[in-house]
Amino acid sequence: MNTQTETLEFQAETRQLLQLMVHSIYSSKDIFLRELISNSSDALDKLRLASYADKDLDVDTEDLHIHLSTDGEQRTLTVRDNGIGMSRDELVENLGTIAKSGTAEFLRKLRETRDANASEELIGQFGVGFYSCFMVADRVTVVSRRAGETVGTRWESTGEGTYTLESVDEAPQGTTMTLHLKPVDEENALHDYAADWKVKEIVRRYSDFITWPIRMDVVPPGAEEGAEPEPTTINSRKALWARSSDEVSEAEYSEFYKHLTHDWSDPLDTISVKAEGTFEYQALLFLPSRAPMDLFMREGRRGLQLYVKRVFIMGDCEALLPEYLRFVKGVVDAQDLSLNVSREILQQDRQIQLMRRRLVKRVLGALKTMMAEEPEKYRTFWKEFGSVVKEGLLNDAANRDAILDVVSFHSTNDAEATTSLREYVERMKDGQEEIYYLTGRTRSVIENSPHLEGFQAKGLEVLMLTDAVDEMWVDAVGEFDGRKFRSVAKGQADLKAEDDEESGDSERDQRAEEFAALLSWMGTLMEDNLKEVRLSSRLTTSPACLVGDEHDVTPELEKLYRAMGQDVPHTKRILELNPAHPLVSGLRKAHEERADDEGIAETAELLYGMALLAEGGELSDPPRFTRLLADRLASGL
Ligand SMILES: Nc1ncnc2c1ncn2[C@@H]1O[C@H](COP(=O)(O)OP(=O)(O)OP(=O)(O)O)[C@@H](O)[C@H]1O
Repeated sequence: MNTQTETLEFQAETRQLLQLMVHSIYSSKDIFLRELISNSSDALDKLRLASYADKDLDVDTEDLHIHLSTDGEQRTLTVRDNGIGMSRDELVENLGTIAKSGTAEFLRKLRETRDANASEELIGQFGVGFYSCFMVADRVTVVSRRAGETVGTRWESTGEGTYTLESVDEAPQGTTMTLHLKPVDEENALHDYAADWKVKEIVRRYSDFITWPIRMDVVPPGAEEGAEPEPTTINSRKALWARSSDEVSEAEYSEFYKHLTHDWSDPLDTISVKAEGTFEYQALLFLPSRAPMDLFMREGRRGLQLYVKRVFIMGDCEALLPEYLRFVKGVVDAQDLSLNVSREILQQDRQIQLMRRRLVKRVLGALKTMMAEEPEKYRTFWKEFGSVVKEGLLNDAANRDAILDVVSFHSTNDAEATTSLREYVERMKDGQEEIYYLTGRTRSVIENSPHLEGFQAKGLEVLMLTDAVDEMWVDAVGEFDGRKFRSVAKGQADLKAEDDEESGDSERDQRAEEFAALLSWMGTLMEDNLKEVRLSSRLTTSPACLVGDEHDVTPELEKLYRAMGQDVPHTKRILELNPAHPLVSGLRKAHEERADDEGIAETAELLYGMALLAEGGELSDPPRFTRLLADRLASGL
């Protein structure tokens, strides 16, 4: 057998991460133990599942547990489990590289961050797992033997660029991790992790609920002097979700959440569900306080953990919640499912469907309560996850009303605060029948959009929708509480109708007549891009704006469809002119007097380009626009 020691290099991303751990900028170092215990607990779960799946597998599942031991003289801490273990290749794969999605993005952000607190937050968000042990150890030795295999492997590293691998004949099943600890440095929160009491304290704080026994050798209380220490279980192993929520402290929930998610910050909200009767189950759900990096990645991790009668069945169980609640973390423990249930079966299982429906209701209910009772918390939630929840308006027709109850938007009503739809409706003016909105990339683009002018002048509130998904759901949903959603950039804005009397009408007719020639000439001039040029009642200060017909696809949505690879026809827009603006009235006059002047056509083109820019759109020929504009400015000097 090859007993030679091989030296391998860490993958570049791993090296960067290790650098951070070795020169740790992170202040809560204790959590390395939670990470190691979580990994061991997963390894025990995996072994049990593997032995269910393959009855002939030659593995020992008799006494699955985690064992911790310390050596004060050698200054070591050892974490051992008799779980699934890792083969040589798995060691290379798991402890030499980082396969997690979002790694590159994470490291880029980290490099750009100078502030230690912000780095800490980022690391927490990413969850560095095993590598966190290099915060407290200057050398780590891992001996592992994959269950069912005969030979084990020793992995060792100081965390500085390379690691070594060596075969070992006599390795127990599972994984033993030995941390050669750095000297104690209380000032930097580097505690004495070779002290039993410290280790016990950390286990109780962070890992008490782990369902597997975590043992340490302890001299039994009251034993004679010199008595041998005995393996003693130091965690209570109580499944948190099975306990009544008034028995469990917030800190306990929080630690459990961190164990589940590897998030280093507390959850925003905890939802405990107990269903009794014919189909019994318990669930413990968490709303994170921050969006994970993989929230919008196709391969991002999602789903809950599924247990059957306290036995872990699978992680990342996507069947339990719809896609638009993918940020919800937690555990579901069902009484009557088969232990052999597979992912495919789950998708169709009737009980799972019922459970899923109930969980969705509970989450949306919790959000509604949060919105009413803890507005600050709700704001945090909405900032992080609002755009994901709104996906539900497209995909979950059955819960559409419940979702509409918890959405909120920026609006012209307030420079900062967002509004719910209910609040908007309550503020609607007498005679206002529709809910006005405008979509755009950012609040400031929308705020400065010419489309808003007329509405603001009339004191009509407009919702500002800035998420890409908004373009889609408003059309699909259509109305709230019997009131239609109406884009202020679509259709005819009948703003004058409210208070302008008949005199207004005749004035309008007269204007229409005056401008008719200009409008039809401009329409022909720009017929490739425009389907109509007309006078506007929505403008007060800008000369022009672009709008669409009521059912037209907006340019943003058109772009979005194209990005998704769909072939959509180009929708022509409508150019609306403000007859009261000197540029527009001047153009009319100039056109009347010298219709053939090329300069007039260029001014009309500039007017169109300005309207396009004002709504945050893109010019089709920016150099030409700039040249025309520069000529025009120069001639005015
Ligand atoms: N005690 C162990 N027994 C078996 N495999 C382990 C053990 N510890 C770690 N591993 C393997 O190494 C992998 C990497 O572990 P690491 O803690 O770095 O990240 P992770 O646990 O996958 O990610 P996260 O911490 O975000 O869940 C694990 O996914 C697992 O496959």
